[in-house]
Amino acid sequence: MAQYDAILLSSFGGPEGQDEVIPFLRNVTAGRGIPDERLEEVAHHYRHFGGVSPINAQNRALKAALEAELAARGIELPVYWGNRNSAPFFADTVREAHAAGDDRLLGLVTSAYTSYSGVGQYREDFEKALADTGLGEQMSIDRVREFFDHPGFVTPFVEGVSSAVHQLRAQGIADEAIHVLYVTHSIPNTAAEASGPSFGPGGAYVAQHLAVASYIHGETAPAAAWSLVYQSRSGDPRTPWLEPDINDAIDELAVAGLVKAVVIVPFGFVSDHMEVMWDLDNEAVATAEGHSLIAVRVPTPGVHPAFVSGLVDLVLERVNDVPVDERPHLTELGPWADHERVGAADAGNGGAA
Ligand SMILES: CC1=C(CCC(=O)O)c2cc3nc(cc4[nH]c(cc5[nH]c(cc1n2)c(C)c5CCC(=O)O)c(CCC(=O)O)c4C)C(CCC(=O)O)=C3C
Ligand SMILES: [Fe+2]
Repeated sequence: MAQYDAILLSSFGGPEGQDEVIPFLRNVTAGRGIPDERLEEVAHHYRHFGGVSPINAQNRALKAALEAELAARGIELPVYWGNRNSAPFFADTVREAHAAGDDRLLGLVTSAYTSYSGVGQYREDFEKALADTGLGEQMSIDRVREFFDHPGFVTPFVEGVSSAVHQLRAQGIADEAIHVLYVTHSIPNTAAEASGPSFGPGGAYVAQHLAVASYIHGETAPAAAWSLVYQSRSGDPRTPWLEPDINDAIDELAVAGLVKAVVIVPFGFVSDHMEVMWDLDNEAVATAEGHSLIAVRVPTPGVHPAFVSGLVDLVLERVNDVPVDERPHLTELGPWADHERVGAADAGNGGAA
């Protein structure tokens, strides 16, 4: 049995008022040379919604749902919540956990796939939080594996694509006239490759997305065409990022003239945050409607019961040291491996055994 004192729900963060937008964006882009025009453009997305991203409210709801699920299963692990780019920052959360006597943390990160943003950067966040608080000797932070192909994450998308396709069929649209766009966050090509070079040019990041999209599609609408497309690129326009952009893909489908409807599946994300609300519900849907295509956007997992209970299963597989070959996974890429511990080497795993 691995010994944990608490769960550390770990997320990206977002602003919750107009005065928090620029500090948030500065944190997000620190040192990475996002052009000012892009920052202004992104600030505008937040400003349009009163400076409020829904992501923190979604994480509060997820924390409450996890607490309820843990209580229902009789598991006594408190849930702390920390962010990378907005309060509550990891250092404050770690201090709070330590003050309560909870030193051995199991990180539950709201990123499903392997990338620097979703993995390496959280590791750095945890290292920095322990260094900044001086608690690295006493505290340790493990991390639950990437859950891109865990049933808890995939099931809500299978339901969502199924119901979108049923809705379109009910409107008299044949599957052959539907194109399903599986959309995720674009990242630089070099970052994709670095996510797992043995997986080819797109690295583990693209391989994981292709495997999950193909699984969801096989379960829902095999007679419809599908593709993997990208959203929310930023950075220097001369730097190659993963393509095609969802809007370009919709333009091409419209030119080809074979489809009447697109189903937009934001399967790169766990909740309907700003990247979904703006880049998909606003821009991509407008692109589709500009071509007189019907667009249906599928929900992200949010607090879907399958997702919440899947996250608790992922915690329990670490608590109970479930052997790798018994861990649930829906694609042949999984189950993804666990990551190295951050912090005190002798805490947690085995330490108390
Ligand atoms: C892979 C990935 C995920 C998924 C995994 C994960 O969840 O981590 C993700 C999530 C998110 N990205 C988000 C927001 C932003 N991402 C940006 C910029 C960037 N993202 C990148 C990658 C990813 N991002 C990259 C390579 C950049 C370029 C600059 C950099 O190297 O950082 C920028 C800067 C401006 C711009 O868009 O150019 C913003 C504002 C929000 C919050 C939304 C809200 O507020 O509701 C969330 C959940
Ligand atoms: Fe991002």
